[in-house]
Amino acid sequence: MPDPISRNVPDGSSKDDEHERGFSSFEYIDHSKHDSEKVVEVSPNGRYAKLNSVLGKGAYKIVYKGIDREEGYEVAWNCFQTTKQEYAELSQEVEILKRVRHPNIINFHDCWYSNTEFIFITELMTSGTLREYIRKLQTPNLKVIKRWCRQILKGLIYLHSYDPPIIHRDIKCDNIFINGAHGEVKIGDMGTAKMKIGKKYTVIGTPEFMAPEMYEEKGYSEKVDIYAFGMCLLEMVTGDYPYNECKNAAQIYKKVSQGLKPECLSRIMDPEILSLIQHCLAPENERYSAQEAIEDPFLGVEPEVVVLSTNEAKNHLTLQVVFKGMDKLSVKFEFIADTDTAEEVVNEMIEEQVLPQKYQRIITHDINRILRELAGTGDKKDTAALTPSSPMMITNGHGPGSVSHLALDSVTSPQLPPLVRTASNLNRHNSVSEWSVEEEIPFKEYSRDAPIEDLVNDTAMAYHRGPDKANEWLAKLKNQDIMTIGDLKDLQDSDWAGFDLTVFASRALRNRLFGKRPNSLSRNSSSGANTDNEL
Ligand SMILES: Nc1ncnc2c1ncn2[C@@H]1O[C@H](COP(=O)(O)OP(=O)(O)OP(=O)(O)O)[C@@H](O)[C@H]1O
Repeated sequence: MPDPISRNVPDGSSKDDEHERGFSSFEYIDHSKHDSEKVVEVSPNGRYAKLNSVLGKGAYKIVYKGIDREEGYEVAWNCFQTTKQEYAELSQEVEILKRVRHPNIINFHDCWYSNTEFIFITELMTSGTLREYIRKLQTPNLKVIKRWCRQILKGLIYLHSYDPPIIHRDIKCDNIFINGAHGEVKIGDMGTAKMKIGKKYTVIGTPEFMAPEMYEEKGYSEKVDIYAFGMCLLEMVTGDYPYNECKNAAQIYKKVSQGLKPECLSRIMDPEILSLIQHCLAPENERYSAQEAIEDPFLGVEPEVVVLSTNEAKNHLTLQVVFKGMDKLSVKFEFIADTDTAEEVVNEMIEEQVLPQKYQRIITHDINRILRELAGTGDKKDTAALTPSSPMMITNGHGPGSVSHLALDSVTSPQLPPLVRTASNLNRHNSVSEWSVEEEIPFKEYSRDAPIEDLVNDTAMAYHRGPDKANEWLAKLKNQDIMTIGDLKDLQDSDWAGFDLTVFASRALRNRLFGKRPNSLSRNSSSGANTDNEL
């Protein structure tokens, strides 16, 4: 792809041009003109057709609307003036770009050279760039910003996971595109991305978003994208272009090389946002990776409790704690309103490390709110949506834009296994129980004289419990003089209740002891004592 070498070198050229270009270059499609749209060119292989509609113009390229005649959908037809020689030099990179496929990266479909132009076909984005959106929304709320950030970072995690990593090198809000209908965000303008083969010395990018090491001829890594992402976040939350106070690229270069951050950074009062930006703008060796950035507390996912179903009497609920935006973690559990309490259920899930402690308050609060609503004492507008036995969603009540200090850092919390779990609790009256873990666990036969350590450690490991948890279970069993597998096998069901183990631990151990797989052994009874040995 074209390599805009020196287009933004800190040579003292006016920065205003850059800004103006960003604001004025976008030309919205006038939909009243759709009838007059017509094909003006066809790709050499006949698959793509260029229409006479301009989607936008940048300093380097003109982007037209196009049509993929094979699939029948619209595409972006990008025209870039360059020499055939330059085009030939890009062939390797183009092959890589064709293989890049990620929901948060604009798809690159095809390219060819024609009449002094490098033409490439990409996915079409319908709602312009993030920068235009920021101006339109006049500082978007934090919920929206978090969603955008997570998507950008997911794209960067993907690019940086290549070996060698793909470095975008020109991440900025102008190069991040939006599909308004679904709030989808995708990284575009991959034209400057290159594989990091050895060290790179080319000065490319946009001065305001360029990490200090990009100005130095010492080579740089994929971390430059994180620096640029930090600047994007700064722009999202302040609405200001970073280093707005500078008149030209040379001034920016001077500030960056002196380690001076953009003035607008001082306007950020929220310590979480500030901390994330600072981790992104830190010197290269201390700077976050894309993965670390997405795990930052500011981007943590807010939990929601969802009612999956209720019985007619609305006293037997199937609830699920979902971590919105994160596919990896969700906790499903049964709740018997007559006997369970939100506090006990949540406490047990925390004790069993199914949920981290820090969500105790928010999830307890959510369950209680659902119970109130079902009992008809809650907020009317939410209760109206409740219909027995049908899936329904009750949100956590943090309105749009609210800054939640209870935000999750979810899947990567060391407390949490990276699994989808389903679980339910047993209240203190043992009226309902059903824990299950969706996982294949290798079973083995334990001899009667084997020490209980074998079983306990295996069980803890199978359920992703740490050694602390295993030791806790061991201590409780040994307190009752249970030393061998034989001792355990001789126990009556009622004996297990005296061990002070949680229902989860008790069931997990017994399932393993008797070689039963949790998936095939869920107990759905909503009443009766805890007399079986299933999980
Ligand atoms: N995939 C796309 N879908 C819809 N519109 C697009 C797409 N790609 C580019 N555009 C429009 O075309 C304009 C010009 O594209 P772009 O900014 O990438 O050009 P450029 O010359 O590479 O500029 P720069 O490198 O400074 O970002 C964009 O501002 C946007 O409005």
